[in-house]
Amino acid sequence: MDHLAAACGATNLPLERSLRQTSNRPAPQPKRRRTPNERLLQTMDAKFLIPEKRPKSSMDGDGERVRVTVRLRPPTKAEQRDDEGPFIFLDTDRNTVVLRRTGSFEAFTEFQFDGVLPSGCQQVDVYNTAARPVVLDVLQGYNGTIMAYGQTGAGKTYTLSDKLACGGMSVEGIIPRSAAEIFARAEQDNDNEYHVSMSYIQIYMEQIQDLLRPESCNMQIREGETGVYVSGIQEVEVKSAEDVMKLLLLGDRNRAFSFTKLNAHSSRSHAIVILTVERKAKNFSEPASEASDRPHSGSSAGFLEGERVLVGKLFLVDLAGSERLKKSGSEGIRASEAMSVNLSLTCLGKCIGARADPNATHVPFRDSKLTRLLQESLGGNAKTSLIINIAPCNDYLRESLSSLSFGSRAMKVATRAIVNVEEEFRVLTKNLQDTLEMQDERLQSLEASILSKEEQLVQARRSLEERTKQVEMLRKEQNSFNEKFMEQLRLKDDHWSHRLEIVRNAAVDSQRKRIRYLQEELEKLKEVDGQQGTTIAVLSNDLAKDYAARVIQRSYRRRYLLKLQREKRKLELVAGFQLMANSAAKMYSAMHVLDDYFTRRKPSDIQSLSTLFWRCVIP
Ligand SMILES: Nc1ncnc2c1ncn2[C@@H]1O[C@H](COP(=O)(O)OP(=O)(O)OP(=O)(O)O)[C@@H](O)[C@H]1O
Repeated sequence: MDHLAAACGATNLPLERSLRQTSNRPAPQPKRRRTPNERLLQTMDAKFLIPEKRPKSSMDGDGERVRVTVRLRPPTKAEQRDDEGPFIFLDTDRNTVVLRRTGSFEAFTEFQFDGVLPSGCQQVDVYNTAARPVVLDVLQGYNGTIMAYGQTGAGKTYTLSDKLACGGMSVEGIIPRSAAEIFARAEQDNDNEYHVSMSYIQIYMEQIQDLLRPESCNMQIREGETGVYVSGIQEVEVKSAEDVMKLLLLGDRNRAFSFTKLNAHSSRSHAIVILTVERKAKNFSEPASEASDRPHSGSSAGFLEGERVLVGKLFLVDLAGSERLKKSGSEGIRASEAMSVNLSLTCLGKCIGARADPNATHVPFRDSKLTRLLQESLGGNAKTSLIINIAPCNDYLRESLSSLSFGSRAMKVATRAIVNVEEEFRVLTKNLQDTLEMQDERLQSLEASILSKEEQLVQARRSLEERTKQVEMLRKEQNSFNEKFMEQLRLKDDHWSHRLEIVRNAAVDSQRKRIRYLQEELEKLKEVDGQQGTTIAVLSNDLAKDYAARVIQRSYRRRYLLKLQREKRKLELVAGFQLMANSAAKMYSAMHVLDDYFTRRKPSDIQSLSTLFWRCVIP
């Protein structure tokens, strides 16, 4: 780490002391309270204090190129168990990385970079080495890009935007530190006034989405006088590093992250934070000759026309990591995301390759949204710092080798950054143009929606007309049906009245017939009645006769009965006399028997004697 300490040594001077040195004022300045941004700077790291002058970097002057720093991530617990020994060796003095590859034979590959940061390095070291020079250039009106590249899980997001709670603020990675530096410098610059704005976008599955206004997705890239830009991008004015952090957190909530086997919180999109720093002199005084030569055309927003403004844009790019589907185990939408990321990274590699090759005639910037958007950062009007993040374990050796080769190629990419000086009216015009463009886009979308509404209205009207026609037709049909129905009814009515007449006549006829028949029957009955009267009279006469005869018969019978009863009694008396005579005869014979018995005295006849006796006694 000695080289780092040396590199940062020049930056260790306290801010106020360095300011005092530049101001050449004999008397010490009265003590003043530190601003929140300064306090923030101090809480971050003592090394992080602003030097009087930025040390000259390899990016200064002619022959500028992309500056590449390698950062090795510390091993995770699982990686620490890797007992095959180290595979990546960092020589911080020579800024080299050596990769040991094992296989059928052992091979070593050496790469040299602008900076090499071992796993034990601090965030501040990374900032000072890879980011700070670019941030300082942005404050001077240059465009700057700080880009983290590497396989998934190598530590890109950690390097750029890792946040650490610190007195209610989050500061750690390059983004918070850059913001803090910009605002601290702006506050201490008494000669200039600054205007800083922030945008935050992501490229997800080849679609640009505004992370500060997530409803704006699939935004278009346009090309203007100052280079490529995203049309309709939300630019939020920021007044402190805290504002930047708030927006960063807000955007992160809308950014696509997900769990993969290789990283529990893996970025599925490329994210770009854009900090635009506008700087202009506070006491601008136009040379008298120029002012008198030029006709006064009025001032806009309180500034004189022609006032110069330095506009520096800082692009902080957190690339999504390349990922092997076999290793990450991504499936479905995760696999599509990974493929989209890999494709755009391949395109980035091709653009870097083409830029690095002096004989290349074509750079395929337009093959992906990422390269199109970073066109200026890849060898155009920008100071670019590339951070190659690598993981320490053997498993990722192939990916690390690929990342290091990418970084090595990127070092050959020349850049040609110029200070972006805009005149105030041009800045205003540009702002107005931006606003106009935004308004245009809104107008277009409104027009589109009005058009679609109008189309809907026309369609609704058409369908209304059709309905009205249908209703009219239905009404006509109904009328004709009603008429037909009435006609039918009338016809039916006639038919039924006719039928009714027939039926009624038939009924009357049959009634008449029946009455006639009944009358005839009545006549007959009367006749019969007369005949029966006669018959009854005859019969009653006969009956009377019969009755008299019967009465006579009855008295005759009674007398006859009496006679018969007398006869019967007589007969009964005769029978009684006969019975008595029989008994007497039997008695007589019994007496003979008895006499015989007594005469002959035959005891054997006793039995027959008693029987005989009783026959005589009881007839
Ligand atoms: N230098 C470091 N020190 C400590 N932890 C680190 C460091 N770099 C990365 N990590 C940790 O490693 C894990 C992966 O890091 P990070 O999410 O930054 O990877 P990444 O390259 O952005 O991955 P992806 O491309 O999938 O988004 C995180 O848990 C992070 O905190």
